[in-house]
Amino acid sequence: MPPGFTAKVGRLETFTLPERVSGSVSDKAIADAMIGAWRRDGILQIGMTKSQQRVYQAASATSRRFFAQPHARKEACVDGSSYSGYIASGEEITDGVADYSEIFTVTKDLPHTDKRVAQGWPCHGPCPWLDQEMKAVMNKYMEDLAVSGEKLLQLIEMGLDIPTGSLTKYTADGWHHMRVLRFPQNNRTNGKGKKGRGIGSHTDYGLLVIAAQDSVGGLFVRPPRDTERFSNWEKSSAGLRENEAGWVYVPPVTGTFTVFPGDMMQYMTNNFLQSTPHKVGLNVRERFAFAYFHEPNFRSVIRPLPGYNAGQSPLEGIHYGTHFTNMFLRNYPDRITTARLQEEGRYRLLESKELRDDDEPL
Ligand SMILES: O=C(O)CCC(=O)C(=O)O
Ligand SMILES: [Fe+2]
Repeated sequence: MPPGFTAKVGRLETFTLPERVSGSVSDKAIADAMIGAWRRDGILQIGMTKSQQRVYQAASATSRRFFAQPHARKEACVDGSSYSGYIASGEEITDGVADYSEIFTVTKDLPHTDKRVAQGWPCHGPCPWLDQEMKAVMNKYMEDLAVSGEKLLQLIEMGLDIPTGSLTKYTADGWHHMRVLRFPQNNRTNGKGKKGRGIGSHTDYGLLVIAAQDSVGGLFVRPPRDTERFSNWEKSSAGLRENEAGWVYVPPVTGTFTVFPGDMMQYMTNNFLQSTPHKVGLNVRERFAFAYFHEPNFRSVIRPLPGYNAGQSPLEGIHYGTHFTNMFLRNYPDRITTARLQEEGRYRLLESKELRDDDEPL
């Protein structure tokens, strides 16, 4: 565990995803157990298949190669129309404090000729890869996790006893994205953040987070409690309870991903599955991690799920693209992408019909 933290050491339940979710009795048993684990622990593990281990290893090697580049080379990986690319240590803000994480963010890689980019849709644009090898390896990793993400959603539909497609109807051309992360050793920081803090406590934005970490350790989660409610889409949950008791350390386990729900899952299920608060501490060695986010389509308007509609706020649903954009504006106030979005007055496009898929729920 990172020095300076006191937390219970988690013992996470581990699941094996079926090759295909068919609706079988065994799928239903897995689905129910997963829901139970998230409601109890806020997080669970899934075992990597042999081929996933290879894809993960390749992504890890590429991540290390990227972060080992000279600063100028990394810094050049920025794009003015998307939030893809490099974020230096001390550049990201969580609850007003700089994070020490060094990040490469991957959002949907769209050329300037793409209609959505040409029309100035917020957050849409190319991914400024270091090189073609990085592009190929990271895309492969994300495509692989997208398959696991869909299986997980199908299992959640079974576990929640809701009609097939209630969740997966949102993820056609989903706004899946990823953060490739490096955390400096605790005594080798640039002094811009807070001692020992890697990333402040926060929740993530969409349906599911599928995370992976090396053997160093640094992640903590906050299991759901009825007495604590975070609704990040209404009021920022960043920084909340960061220094209070009640955090659980997530020990690295080779060959597993950890999975937890995001903000949209919490809203749709009316808090039955809560978006899990988590934070990262700096350790005595540098640490590498990935956070993949399995998300709705950018244009989706998210509604409560059948049987989980208790009139939760907001009644009109949540436009995922607006929630995503708000979160990135908040975390990267000084980034060129934020400045351009605001200067060019493109935020208001989020209100336009073209950016909203407002189907009624199933
Ligand atoms: O470093 C980790 O394990 C998690 C990182 C994280 O929470 C994030 O990138 O949103
Ligand atoms: Fe996170």
